[in-house]
Amino acid sequence: MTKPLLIGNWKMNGSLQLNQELLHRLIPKLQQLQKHIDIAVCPPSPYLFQVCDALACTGIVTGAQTVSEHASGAHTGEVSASMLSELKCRYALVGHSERRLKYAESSTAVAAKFEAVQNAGMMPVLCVGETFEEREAGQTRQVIEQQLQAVIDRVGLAGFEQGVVAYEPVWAIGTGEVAQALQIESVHQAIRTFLSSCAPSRKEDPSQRLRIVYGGSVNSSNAAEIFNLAEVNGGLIGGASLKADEFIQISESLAETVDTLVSE
Ligand SMILES: O=C[C@H](O)COP(=O)(O)O
Repeated sequence: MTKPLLIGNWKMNGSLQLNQELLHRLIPKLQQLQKHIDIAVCPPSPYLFQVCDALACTGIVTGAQTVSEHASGAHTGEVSASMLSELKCRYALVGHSERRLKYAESSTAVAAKFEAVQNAGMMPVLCVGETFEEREAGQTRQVIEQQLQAVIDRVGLAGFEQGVVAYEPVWAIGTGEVAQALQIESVHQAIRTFLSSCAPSRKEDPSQRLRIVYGGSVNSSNAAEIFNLAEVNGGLIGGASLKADEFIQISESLAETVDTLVSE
């Protein structure tokens, strides 16, 4: 079984000192959980070097919050996948809704980023999710299928063999409003079903091995319920990943689901 994955997305928060203090508290605790789960943290890009350095040899890995779809050249302000790879980043988020909505990243651009990350030997984490209006209009599946299809069009279905999908309903991000268990299960299942339906044969179907993580107002109080859902293979944590105790408890909740599976 593939290990569940927990990602802390620090968004645009932190400082050299705050990062150091946070990592100092996280590392010893999180290292104990690695037998059961994979853990990554995604700091803002100026701190990638600091975090990669602090996490070297700990087993906890670093991810980037975004990446350029271009390999190099005149793209002021952008960071390429090969630069991230050189720093030993393992993951890169692509298509986070804050990038799609605030910085007008199209699904086509997101797919190009997905490809760039894979070409650099890293694992893309494709974020998908619907806005409140889209859910109200009954368009959740359609929106997410379009987001997935853009990646299939770019790299083929096989691209999901070396990738992660993060389902993040936009209306649940940073709002304290968590999606209900049934809503989460149903969308995660729909993602698998859609990818499976695109596969020409069972052998070429990446959907069952694919890690689909949930993000949106996860905290230490609701983590266990979410992570115990059969279709959820981990979490993408925003605000709560900035608090050491919270992130440790969330990590423990995820690790406990593996313990439960092993002992069943
Ligand atoms: O990347 C993380 C997600 O956007 C979730 O953020 P949040 O946990 O603050 O709601």
